[in-house]
Amino acid sequence: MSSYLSIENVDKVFSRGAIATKVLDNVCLKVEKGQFVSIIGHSGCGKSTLLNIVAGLTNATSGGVLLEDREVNAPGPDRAVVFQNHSLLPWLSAYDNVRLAVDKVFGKTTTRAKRHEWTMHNLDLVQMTHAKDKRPGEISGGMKQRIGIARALAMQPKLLLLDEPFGALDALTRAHLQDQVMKLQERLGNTVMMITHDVDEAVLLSDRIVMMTNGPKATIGEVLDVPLRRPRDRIALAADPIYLECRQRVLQFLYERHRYVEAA
Ligand SMILES: Nc1ncnc2c1ncn2[C@@H]1O[C@H](COP(=O)(O)OP(=O)(O)OP(=O)(O)O)[C@@H](O)[C@H]1O
Repeated sequence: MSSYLSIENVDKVFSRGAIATKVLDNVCLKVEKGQFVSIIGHSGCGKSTLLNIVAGLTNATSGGVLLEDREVNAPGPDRAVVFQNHSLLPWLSAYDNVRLAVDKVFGKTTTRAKRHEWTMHNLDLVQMTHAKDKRPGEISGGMKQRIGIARALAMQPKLLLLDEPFGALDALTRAHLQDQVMKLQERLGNTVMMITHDVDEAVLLSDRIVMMTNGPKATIGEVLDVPLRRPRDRIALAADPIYLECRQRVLQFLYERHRYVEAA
């Protein structure tokens, strides 16, 4: 049986002048519908490059990506991306930022009234209806990320791609937003691929953690299943032996077997 998302033998070479660097080497990964998968690895190993290939923003040099058996070779609304630094349009309100995406995806198939309702529904999912008329410059970093998530969810993508979505936030906002994303995932059952540097975040949120070796020629070193039941509670998990074991496995991979070496 074929998988929902299939990353097949992906290589990526970046060339500058006569110098070619193979960043990704034979990356293979299968993700089932509804799974939350995190990609973790040291800085510069190629996580964003891999996510960009899945998003269709970058082409693989060889190999490819199939989503529901269709080849990905360009960006599309079936794959919504949330970046570390919000990518909202600064001149539009929170509502209009979400509405723009809703109109783009559903403009030809649903009425204005339904699109308004859907926009409000998605703002409500991330608890942002109170700030719907504010522009990005008038709200906090965490609020901006929540609008970015609402915009992505509103597109009803087959795949939600999160590129360090909490990376620029302070620890408390980050924890709050992680909890919200976890609740949304339990409620909506999205298929998610998230890039992170944070071991605790990976264990807390994921069904599977994909650990990448260091670049160049980075590849998937190990995939860890996280058999923690949902709903998950960060306080209770802090002393859970399965949580601690998963955390330990990722830490060992990153800091013992694939230690980060600073480029000269
Ligand atoms: N467009 C590009 N042209 C040339 N080299 C690139 C390009 N994009 C990325 N690279 C290189 O590819 C490697 C992987 O970069 P990438 O951003 O995918 O890593 P990462 O694991 O996401 O890093 P970080 O965790 O620091 O964000 C790096 O050495 C980077 O310099």
